[in-house]
Amino acid sequence: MSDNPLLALRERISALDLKLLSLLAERRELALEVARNKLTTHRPIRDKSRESDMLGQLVEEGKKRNLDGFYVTRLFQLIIEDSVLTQQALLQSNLNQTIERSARIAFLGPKGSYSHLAARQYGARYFDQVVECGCLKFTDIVQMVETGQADYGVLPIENSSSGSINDVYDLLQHTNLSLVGELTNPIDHCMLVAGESTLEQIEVVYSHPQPFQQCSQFIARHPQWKIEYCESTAAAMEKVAALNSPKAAALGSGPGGALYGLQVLEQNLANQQQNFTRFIILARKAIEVSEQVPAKTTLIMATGQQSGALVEALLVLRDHGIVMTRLESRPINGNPREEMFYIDVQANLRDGAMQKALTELLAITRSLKVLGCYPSENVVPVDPS
Ligand SMILES: O=C(O)C(=O)C[C@]1(C(=O)O)C=C[C@@H](O)C=C1
Repeated sequence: MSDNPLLALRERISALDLKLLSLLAERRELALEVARNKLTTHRPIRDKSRESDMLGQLVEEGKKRNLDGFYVTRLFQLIIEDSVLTQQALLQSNLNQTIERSARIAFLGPKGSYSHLAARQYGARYFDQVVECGCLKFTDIVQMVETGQADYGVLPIENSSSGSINDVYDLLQHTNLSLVGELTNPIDHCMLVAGESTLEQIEVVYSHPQPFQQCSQFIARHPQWKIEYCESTAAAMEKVAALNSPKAAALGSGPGGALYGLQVLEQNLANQQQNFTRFIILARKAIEVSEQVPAKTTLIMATGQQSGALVEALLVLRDHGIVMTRLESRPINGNPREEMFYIDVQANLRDGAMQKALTELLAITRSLKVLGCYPSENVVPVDPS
């Protein structure tokens, strides 16, 4: 134990953190045992009343230890989310006989891009080993999966502040790949520097145009900075790491910056505090979703030009009690007078109601394609009882 009081305390904190890690790993193993039990009992993964009761007890126990309720709730909601997603992955691997322990995953941008982090996160949930295939363009990602050079493709499809990514929607119109997953990640733009620095020392900031747009209010407060655009946030991080100067910073993700040895100088810089990007996962083979797992299905349809055609189609979903979570329209290449509609619904493709709705939609639409049915990765947290 160090003679320096601060170092001695830090050693005790580090030792305690290792114990916490061991407990979290043990809890995850128990979650897997619960999932294996649910394979035989067919109980749904989530038991929200159990979560609510558990959180309530933990908040009370936390108060006895001077831990505030909000902190305890937030911490255990994150732990439970991991438990639910870990269980979902086991049930899905069992149902779809996913025995491969490694996968090649294609994504946009070099290491450290938000897509790279999403690909790593998805891969870690389903596979022991991931071969990372960084691509320059969305079309490269789709092509790598279609030609068998990659097993999965990760594509950003919408951002909460900058909206839908139309190029990806348009790609979905023409590919035979299936949608097999989704991932929604908070996008926390940070100022990243190569070593010790302060905002006052910064003279030039590097990033992709999107982060500058999403952090325009923060940037406007420092008009003296020189703004340098790069092809990706990862390229910006690479540049700042190479410069290794307290005068240079990159605007990007903290975890991405760490891959280049960069430190966070300021974080949470986006104009909108809740800044999320949703990614979709594409594969050559469609998957089935266990009835114990919340499912989403994505459809693409062209309704024809008769008035009210879209309304008729949406009423079919309503009449079968199917909840639509997203509706996006895109022009059809070469046919400016008509549109393609992308619809996300909270339904399992195998549900009877979904099958009936599809039969009726086929009769009233000009074209209809099921892009895929996949587990909903959006684990909505419950509050303490
Ligand atoms: O107890 C269960 O049924 C679990 O699946 C475990 C657990 C947890 O991690 O505590 C996870 C999900 C459920 O909604 C409830 C609790």
